[in-house]
Amino acid sequence: MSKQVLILPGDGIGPEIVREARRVLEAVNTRYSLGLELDEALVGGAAIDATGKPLPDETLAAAKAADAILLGAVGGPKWDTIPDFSIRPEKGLLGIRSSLGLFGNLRPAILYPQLAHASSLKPEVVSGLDILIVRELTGGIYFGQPRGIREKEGGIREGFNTYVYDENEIRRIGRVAFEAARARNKRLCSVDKANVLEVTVLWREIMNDLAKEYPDVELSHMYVDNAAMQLVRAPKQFDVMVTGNMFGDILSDAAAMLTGSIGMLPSASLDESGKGMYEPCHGSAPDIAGQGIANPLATILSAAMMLRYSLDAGDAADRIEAAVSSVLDQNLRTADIMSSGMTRVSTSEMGDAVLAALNA
Ligand SMILES: NC(=O)c1ccc[n+]([C@@H]2O[C@H](COP(=O)([O-])OP(=O)(O)OC[C@H]3O[C@@H](n4cnc5c(N)ncnc54)[C@H](O)[C@@H]3O)[C@@H](O)[C@H]2O)c1
Ligand SMILES: CC(C)[C@H](C(=O)O)[C@@H](O)C(=O)O
Ligand SMILES: [Mg+2]
Repeated sequence: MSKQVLILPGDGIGPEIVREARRVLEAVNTRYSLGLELDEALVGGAAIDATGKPLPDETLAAAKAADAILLGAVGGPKWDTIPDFSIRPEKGLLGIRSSLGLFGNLRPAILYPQLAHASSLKPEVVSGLDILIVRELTGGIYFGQPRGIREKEGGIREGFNTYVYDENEIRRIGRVAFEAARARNKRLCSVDKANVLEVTVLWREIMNDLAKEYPDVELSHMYVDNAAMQLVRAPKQFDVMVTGNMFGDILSDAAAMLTGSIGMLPSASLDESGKGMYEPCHGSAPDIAGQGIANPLATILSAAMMLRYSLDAGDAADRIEAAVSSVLDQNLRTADIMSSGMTRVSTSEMGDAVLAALNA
């Protein structure tokens, strides 16, 4: 039976990195007879330019109909000054996450041993690093109402957002995290700001409740400011971290750097049934877009996660991950993970090398 994969290249380096991931998907599709049908649609700035909307109706319909989605990245300075804030590339991405109910965001930060020297942290601090950040993706301050910019008395403008989670939203992301911890090293750290924010007082209470159902998982709590510090001080103390939308956004970029580069961190965004969208954690990198130097590995590794979690093709996923490890063994590096003695390659040369390793 065929399976539909919707590819959303997006903006900036998005099309460049997705091109390489698509070639990898096509290769495993043939090798493992996966029956994948790949289709592409517009999202973000590219969609604004073509249709006036960051998430055109056709794209949303195709996303809903697909078995899985692979996204590059959206956004860029070209669209940052559109006065109507609802017409921003990022709204396209947020719209898909929310419309498809993709609340469970898995961001694994794994250090490939070959990259121990590419990390900005000392090799002994990061070697063997393997942590999973579970980020709530469809609630919290990103989506809370009311929000906006309004005028107070005296004509003073104020911006406002609402940080809100109900207990059901907390419980369902908590379950994702406890289950993930159970399948790993059975340690879960819930990150909050319960010393200041009531919404996270409730978050902590629900996590403690859930812990009773998972006696095999050791639950701890940490304030987000400390968590940011601990991630760069001693990241290997963590196994699974669970947190809300905004804290997860910030902590996952910090965790990405532990792996050598933000260009290495893949992600999965899943609904209740395991359907998902897969994307690198990084953005559209306008500073390097069009130069052919972006690292495509986070996107290629996101495609592997897609095969494993949504397309029942774990063997193909394993093969892609092994191919990535093999190109690193061959000392091939894009600029972001370059270090002395290595061979610098372009985006497409990195794609070529992964394909060659896949077929070897
Ligand atoms: N999921 C997404 O689509 C997503 C995520 C984050 C940011 N954004 C958007 O991207 C735009 C730029 O945001 P930003 O600059 O804050 O973050 P960014 O992640 O795009 O870039 C941060 C830095 O990391 C580098 N970088 C990122 N990905 C890389 C890769 N694959 N290879 C090599 N280097 C890479 C960039 O060159 C830049 O120096 C904004 O419009 C933002 O809203 C989109
Ligand atoms: C582009 C933006 C909306 C997005 C987010 O904040 O979730 C990005 O930073 C991410 O990490 O996926
Ligand atoms: Mg982010």
